[in-house]
Amino acid sequence: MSVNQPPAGDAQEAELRVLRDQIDSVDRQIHQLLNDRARLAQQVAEVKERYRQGEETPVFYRPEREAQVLRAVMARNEGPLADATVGRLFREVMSVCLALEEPLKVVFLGPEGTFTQQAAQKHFGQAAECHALDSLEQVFTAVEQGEAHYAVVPIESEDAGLIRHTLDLFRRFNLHICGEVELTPEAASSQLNRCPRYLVVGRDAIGPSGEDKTSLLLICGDEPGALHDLLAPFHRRKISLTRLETRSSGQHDWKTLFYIDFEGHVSDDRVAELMVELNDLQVEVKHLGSYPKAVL
Ligand SMILES: O=C(O)C(=O)C[C@]1(C(=O)O)C=C[C@@H](O)C=C1
Repeated sequence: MSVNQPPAGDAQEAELRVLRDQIDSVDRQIHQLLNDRARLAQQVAEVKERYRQGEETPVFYRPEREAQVLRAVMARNEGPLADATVGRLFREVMSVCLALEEPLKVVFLGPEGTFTQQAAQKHFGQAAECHALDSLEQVFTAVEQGEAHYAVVPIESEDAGLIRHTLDLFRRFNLHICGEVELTPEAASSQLNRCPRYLVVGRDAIGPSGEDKTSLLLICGDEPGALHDLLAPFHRRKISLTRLETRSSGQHDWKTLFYIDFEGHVSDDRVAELMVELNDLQVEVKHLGSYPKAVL
């Protein structure tokens, strides 16, 4: 090494110092902006409090708005961070902002460490308190009775028995689906054939986010052609189903239960007309919810 050149270590340190000073400066700005955002969320909470109806606690969690924020974040992303990465970061930012408004309590079927818990944390972020309960029945009851704000329940997995139970509980409880969560194959381990999917369940109906899904339960007898009659109104309106599950009952009070998912929100004219037509058929129709399509 020539005597006139500084040792490589010093040169590297000097270059790193310049970049790290810039990182410190950016961090200060991010930090300030995060707290600016958090203060705005607190003001949002005050507005929700001010317009509360009587004794009802205001609804702080707004999944349709969260979906819009995350979609906008991902659409404007120019990298080098991946769309999904910035989506996850903003997921956490909103999670802590919401926790300042009201810490969310979310329940799921235990034990701890299952895919369902991963799904709950993915959907609500790390600031939500997620609690494992011993049965799906307890999970639905906790939300219905207001002991928890939301539940995350499996709707597609390897375990068909679990799904049948979920559908049965949807029928019995008057709760609304307010979101869906998909776990990627990497998150769910590659041994599974299809990605597990979960639904978020709450007490309130959700407004449109612009890209929504609707889920229905249709319950009918075992007359031949029942499925054909049910599907005709969808077909006429060119509404394509994203999911159709059929369960035959082991019980006396219903014969066949169809769980149907399709794109659109119940406030869309097309879907509202569909609902009117379905209600004219000889079937029990239960609107389980219209909710934002999974973003992350
Ligand atoms: O827009 C709202 O209603 C908010 O409460 C703010 C906010 C956010 O941090 O952007 C937080 C929680 C809601 O679930 C949705 C969005």
